[in-house]
Amino acid sequence: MEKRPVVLVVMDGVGVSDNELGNAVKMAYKPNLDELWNNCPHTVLRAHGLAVGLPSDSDMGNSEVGHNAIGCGQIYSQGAKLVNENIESGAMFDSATWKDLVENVKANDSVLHFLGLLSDGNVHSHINHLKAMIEEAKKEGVKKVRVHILLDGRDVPETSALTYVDDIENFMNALNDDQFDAEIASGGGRMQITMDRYEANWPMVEAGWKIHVLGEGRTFPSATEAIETYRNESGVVDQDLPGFVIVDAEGNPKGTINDKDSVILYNFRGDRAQEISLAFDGDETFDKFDRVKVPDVKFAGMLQYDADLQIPKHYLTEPPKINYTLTEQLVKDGISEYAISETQKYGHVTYFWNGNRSGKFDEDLEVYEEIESDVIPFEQRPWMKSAQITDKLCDAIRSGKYDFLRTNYPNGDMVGHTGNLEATIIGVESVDLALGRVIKAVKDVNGILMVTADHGNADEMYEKPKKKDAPLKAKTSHTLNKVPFIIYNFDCTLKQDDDLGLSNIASTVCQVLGVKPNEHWRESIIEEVK
Ligand SMILES: O=C(O)[C@H](O)COP(=O)(O)O
Ligand SMILES: [Mn+2]
Ligand SMILES: [Mn+2]
Repeated sequence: MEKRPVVLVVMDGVGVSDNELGNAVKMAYKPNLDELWNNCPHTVLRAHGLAVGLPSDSDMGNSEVGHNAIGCGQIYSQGAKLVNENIESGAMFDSATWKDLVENVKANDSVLHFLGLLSDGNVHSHINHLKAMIEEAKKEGVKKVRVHILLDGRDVPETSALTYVDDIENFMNALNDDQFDAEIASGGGRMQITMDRYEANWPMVEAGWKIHVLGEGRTFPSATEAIETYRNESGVVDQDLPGFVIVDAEGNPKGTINDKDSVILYNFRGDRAQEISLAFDGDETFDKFDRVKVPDVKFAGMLQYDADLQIPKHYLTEPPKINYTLTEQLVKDGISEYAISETQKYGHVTYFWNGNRSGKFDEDLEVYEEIESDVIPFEQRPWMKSAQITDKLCDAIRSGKYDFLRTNYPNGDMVGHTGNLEATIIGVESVDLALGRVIKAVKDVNGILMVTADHGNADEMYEKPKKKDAPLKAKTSHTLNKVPFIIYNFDCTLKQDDDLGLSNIASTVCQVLGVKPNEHWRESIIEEVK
């Protein structure tokens, strides 16, 4: 049988919805995608909630769970669910790590710090996990807790930070007494400090270190004042709010991080948690920025974010052990693979794809390429690096060296997160332009192309109005919509079942490559090969 290369394109954040209002996917001029949709076998897949291992169907999908599901052909209980279970069963508080961190602050009369994203977005963290830990800390005799908050507005409404600040402050105030003192110590927008990913922008992490650890930055008497002041000064939305340090009446920071303290990073998702973890956990060889002072603390993550690299060394919840991944299976069959994206999504097609492993399964059979992302607000460059990714991908397709090639175009998602409708339309159009070139390359080698997405985002750029005629508000988060799955240059029919999801893709890839899918995977999407 003729060996035909198979190319899989993930259009990050490009969901399917009939909704017209603020649907940047529908509004975009996208002749290539339209032609594929109109003339090729296609279906839609579930990319949120239970279909990707999240606690419920009200949880939107995200890149981590989406790429995990595509890349492993199965549905694993994901961090959000595992942490819930770990707290509900009490196992987290029986763990050696929790006990060690609590004992440390009790023995030294020192401070227990919590650092993480403050929202109920359930993509990187959940405020309920934070509350459960603070409550338990008090129960176990911890005297002083300081919380370092990262403001969201990206997985939750754009300017919702005060809702969560009020919530956690009310919660802590109700616990505070002459034996227990819990307060917010520092914070800032998640796209300004601390939560960089894939080493795109280490200075963001350095800025967070200064704010949380050293207590250096603009000072305010409260988080609410910080947020309101910044909003009034620049109209900036939550994810972009600059860092702030909370000080007492004398102007002293309320919670710098010092020797003998314990620190819990309560985000469960790994991509944006790894760099700050390394800053706390890394030894003297850490050289990403000058930490000035490296407090001798006990540090733990909510999960272990990379089990191979052991980041971080200590953690509260076992991450899902994702086995039988597509890559592992393909290299066993001698299939050569090529993966490419730009920095912002590079780890998505490698680390997330391979079940949160940053290494390769087979050095000889796998080639990974990264195009450096811009470090600017993406609404200013909505085309991002789509052209550069496409240059390389088309060369790789035509080279004849690879049997299976994959990429992620970030535009629908990264520009979608800015809440800027016009820019997001251009983002989707850039992906379409790229797709046109990929189709041509695939055609030239008589390959097979699959086009899909990991979750929606660009398909809803306005929050659903709460009341009729209420003013429209930009929506920055993902959606609950299904995603497209299209197959080009492969004569077949596709299943149309409502319960098909991203975890059905791995078997489909194997089927078109002509190799046996792993027995643990969900079935192929193909109904009949013609
Ligand atoms: O980290 C982010 O940018 C958002 O919280 C989720 O987006 P992603 O899941 O598409 O990366
Ligand atoms: Mn994504
Ligand atoms: Mn996203």
